[in-house]
Amino acid sequence: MTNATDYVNQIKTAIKTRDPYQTEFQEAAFEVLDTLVPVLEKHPEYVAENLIGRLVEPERAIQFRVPWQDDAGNWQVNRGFRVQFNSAIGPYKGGLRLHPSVNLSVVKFLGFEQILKNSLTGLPIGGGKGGSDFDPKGKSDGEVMRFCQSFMTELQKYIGPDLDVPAGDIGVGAREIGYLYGQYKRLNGSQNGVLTGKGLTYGGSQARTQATGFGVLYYTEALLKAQGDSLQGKKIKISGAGNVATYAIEKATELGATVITVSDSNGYIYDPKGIDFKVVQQIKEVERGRIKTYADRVESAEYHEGSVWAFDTPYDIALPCATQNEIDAASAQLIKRDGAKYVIEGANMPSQTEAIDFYHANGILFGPAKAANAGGVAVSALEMSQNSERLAWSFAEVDDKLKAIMVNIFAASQKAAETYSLGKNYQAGANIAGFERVADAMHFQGLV
Ligand SMILES: NC(=O)C1=CN([C@@H]2O[C@H](COP(=O)(O)OP(=O)(O)OC[C@H]3O[C@@H](n4cnc5c(N)ncnc54)[C@H](O)[C@@H]3O)[C@@H](O)[C@H]2O)C=CC1
Ligand SMILES: O=C(O)CCC(=O)C(=O)O
Repeated sequence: MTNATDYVNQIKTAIKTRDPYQTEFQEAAFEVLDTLVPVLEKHPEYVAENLIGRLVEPERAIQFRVPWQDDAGNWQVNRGFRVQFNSAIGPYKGGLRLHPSVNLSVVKFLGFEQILKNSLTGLPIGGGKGGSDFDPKGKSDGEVMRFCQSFMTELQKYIGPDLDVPAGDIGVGAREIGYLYGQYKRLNGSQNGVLTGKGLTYGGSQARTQATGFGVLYYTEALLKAQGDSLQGKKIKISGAGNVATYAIEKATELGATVITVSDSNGYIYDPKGIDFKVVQQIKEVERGRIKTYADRVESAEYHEGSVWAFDTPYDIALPCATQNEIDAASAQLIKRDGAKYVIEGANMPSQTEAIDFYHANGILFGPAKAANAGGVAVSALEMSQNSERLAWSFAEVDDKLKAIMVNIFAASQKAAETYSLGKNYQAGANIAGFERVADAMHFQGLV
């Protein structure tokens, strides 16, 4: 029989041969596959059943045309995607991204990550992701609404409360979810379990808005505690200024740390007194403006063009919360230069493979995205439960459950790392703990 290492190498070659241009998907898949070798050695039946070959192939990938009319009367067309990656442990679950960089490779990388992330939550949700290359930046509310209505007119054929439940991601917040749900309801009647991240007046859950950012800090707190350390008095650099970044700042500050930066794709704010999440919220959620304007409102703050990681100042914890591949090997060296001891990922795959290798080689403890940012999808699953029950839980009830889930995710990753003698490699630990549940379900469901 093929040994586990040869088997994984064969799968990697097959992925490269089949989809040579899907670089983001390759990066996400290879990062996971390399860490699964010891599990495959323990479970030769997974090799015999070609379980990994099936895992890396989406159950379904849908691509569709999204025609819409702009304010000037021009007829526009974008590309829509939904990748229904794996339903072994529950309905497909994962967000929708609206950003010009969205293509099949990006949606597949995000969908693949979602399989193991969702498994780590311990809740019955499979992996999926979707989106479009539509750019909401600079568009009017009317244009965004017409786009969302057209997108949902096609997507509604493929989703349902027990089949596939999309939510938000980059470029998709409360406004877009509202328009998407309105159109779904118009076509199918009221079934509010079909989307999560909804407004509180029509089936949304308390704390979903805050969940990803709060969850990142609950995970960070657990990881630090395991080192005999705490967030009290720590200095944190955050990249991004969107949903995840905003509520990570709120919780970090509440837990006694000082967040000294936020950024967008143009530049970053440095505020040695600590970033005020309410100002970020006002600029990004209400005004949909650039982070630059933070410096006009807060006296202690400075704005600089360029990358937040290049900025030379000592700090303890890096929380990348913007987008994929923002930290390359050179940026990882700058993180070390500034003395940071922890990198915990709020965004999906912000660290390139070489950066992760650098963290491990230089004693920087690393919390991977699929574990650290799982709080958003976890509360989405709690929203699905509330919708099924036709009940609405309090903020404190949801927040308590979120915290327990994040602490469990860290504990499961730590335990898997220990079981396979991987020390403090919480990246491998998360991959293994997430994989074990999905693999077991796939094994018992036969050749599907
Ligand atoms: N919203 C959620 O519940 C979850 C989001 N994530 C991930 O977190 C990350 C951020 O998502 P959200 O905050 O929801 O999106 P968002 O749309 O609210 O904000 C995205 C932020 O990233 C910044 N950004 C985008 N490209 C950038 C670049 N090249 N350089 C610097 N900044 C850049 C934007 O300016 C914005 O501040 C993404 O990777 C997303 O997949 C992960 C789990 C759940
Ligand atoms: O809440 C959800 O279903 C989506 C969350 C998401 O897209 C993510 O975890 O990256």
